[in-house]
Amino acid sequence: MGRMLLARLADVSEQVAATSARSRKIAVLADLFAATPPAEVPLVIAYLAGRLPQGRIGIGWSTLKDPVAPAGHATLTVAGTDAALTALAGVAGAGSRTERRRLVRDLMAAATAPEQRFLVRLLAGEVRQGALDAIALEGVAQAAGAPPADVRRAVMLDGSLPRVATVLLAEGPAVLERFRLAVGTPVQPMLAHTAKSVADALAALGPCAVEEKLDGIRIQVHRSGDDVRIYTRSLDEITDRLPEVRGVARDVAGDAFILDGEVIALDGAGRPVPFQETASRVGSRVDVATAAAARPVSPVFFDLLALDGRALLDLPGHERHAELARLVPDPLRVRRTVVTDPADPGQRRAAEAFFAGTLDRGHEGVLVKALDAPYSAGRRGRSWLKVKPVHTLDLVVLAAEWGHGRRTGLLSNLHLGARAADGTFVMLGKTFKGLTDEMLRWQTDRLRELAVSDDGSTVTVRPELLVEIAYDGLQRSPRYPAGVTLRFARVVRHRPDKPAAQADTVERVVAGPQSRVV
Ligand SMILES: Nc1ncnc2c1ncn2[C@@H]1O[C@H](COP(=O)(O)OP(=O)(O)OP(=O)(O)O)[C@@H](O)[C@H]1O
Repeated sequence: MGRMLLARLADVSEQVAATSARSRKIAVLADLFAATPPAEVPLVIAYLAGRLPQGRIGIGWSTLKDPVAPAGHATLTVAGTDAALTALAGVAGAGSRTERRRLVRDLMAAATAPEQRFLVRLLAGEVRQGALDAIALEGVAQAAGAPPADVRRAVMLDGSLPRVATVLLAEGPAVLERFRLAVGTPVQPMLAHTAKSVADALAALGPCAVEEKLDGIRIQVHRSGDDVRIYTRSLDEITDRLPEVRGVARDVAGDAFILDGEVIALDGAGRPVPFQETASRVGSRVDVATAAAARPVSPVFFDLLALDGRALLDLPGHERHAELARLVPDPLRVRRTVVTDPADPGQRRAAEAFFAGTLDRGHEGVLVKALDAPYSAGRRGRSWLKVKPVHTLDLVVLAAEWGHGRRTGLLSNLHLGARAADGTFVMLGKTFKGLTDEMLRWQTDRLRELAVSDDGSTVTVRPELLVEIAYDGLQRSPRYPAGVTLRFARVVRHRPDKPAAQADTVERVVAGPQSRVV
């Protein structure tokens, strides 16, 4: 198996985008993976989904737009492209702009016309195959002759499709046996759907638990003997940033376990502080001791995924919770109430009262969880439903306008996009409301890092930063591509912890709880 040519990948990327038939996409990808040297599989998966392993490489749109005569023959390999991008990312210091321009030109000159198109889209952040990873998984399964469900399970236990795909394609389906739940290997967390009300959630789920929805950061805490490791929802390790959580995990009277929960900063009265403060505490790597003293955080656990060498994922929720309750003492466990019979008016009232009480205590809503449901790692399961009084959307910042007056020098008015089926983003409106001075400063720094162009009034960015938006409904507007825009959109907070691929979709906005167009 020779090295994979970039031309092949560019062609497949176009074919996948061009067809809406899922089975066709999978077949095209299966052919590609069957021809990919296993070591290059992670790169191929990343490029197809529009991710650069180097992260940001700091080249602007103007550099990418430089016309360079394309090569006549396809010789550029995927591995060669990666090496060129690594070199680009490493350029620093005086003259780096010129040097970067030169390297981009060299790369473009080695590329054929279709490869150039692909590279420009990849580097500008325009390759956005939102659902690509799910389809890539099926493509890999087909190429390896393995049942997709087995591959999915391995990925959810290992946390990494590229890693599973590499060994699967190299060694064959028998290797899937090797992926077992392991302390120290993070699992993709289970996510929730939305319900309009507690009553709807009870009706949909039957016997269930109603839990506080804490407005913090999702964490997964692994312990094996004295070794404690903490991971985010995107499976990044953040053990060193949360010494107090490590301490709590060490004190738990158990030896080997994986806990799922939320970390949150509470004030003296036990009420949550604004989300931004928890997020910046969890996000800060420098001088952790000072940050921890100034803004201590506490973990609150709501699930137990493994205990003493047993995987608990397939147990019904109430059994996992019973194990959790034995392992973790009360204040470290999420508050909840159980509804065994949703037809019983008394229990329904108790659930509503719990929801109201949770909001009174300053939390953002509740999660309603079916008692009999297993833990569907990595999925937005139908058995967890979240209910919040204010409906919000998670949208992607596509661009931002420089502010005026008090906001001069700050990026203010945000252009907001929802996810479309083809992985691109559709602009739904703009807002500069709800932003505090601190949020303005923070977003200006972050958006500058993501900038691809600046015409002096508007900065276009790579579509990577999510913002949570509250709004009062939809309004017809021929100026926006979906024909509607958001009424009174305002920023609730930034969501740097949530990947852009999980932004709300246009369909959901248009069909959602506030879809009535006025
Ligand atoms: N009791 C709880 N059970 C499960 N998740 C909880 C709980 N309390 C807070 N959460 C948080 O809520 C999230 C579940 O909502 P969802 O899966 O929709 O993710 P999300 O998009 O981050 O939600 P949102 O944007 O509403 O915060 C979890 O990822 C977790 O961080």
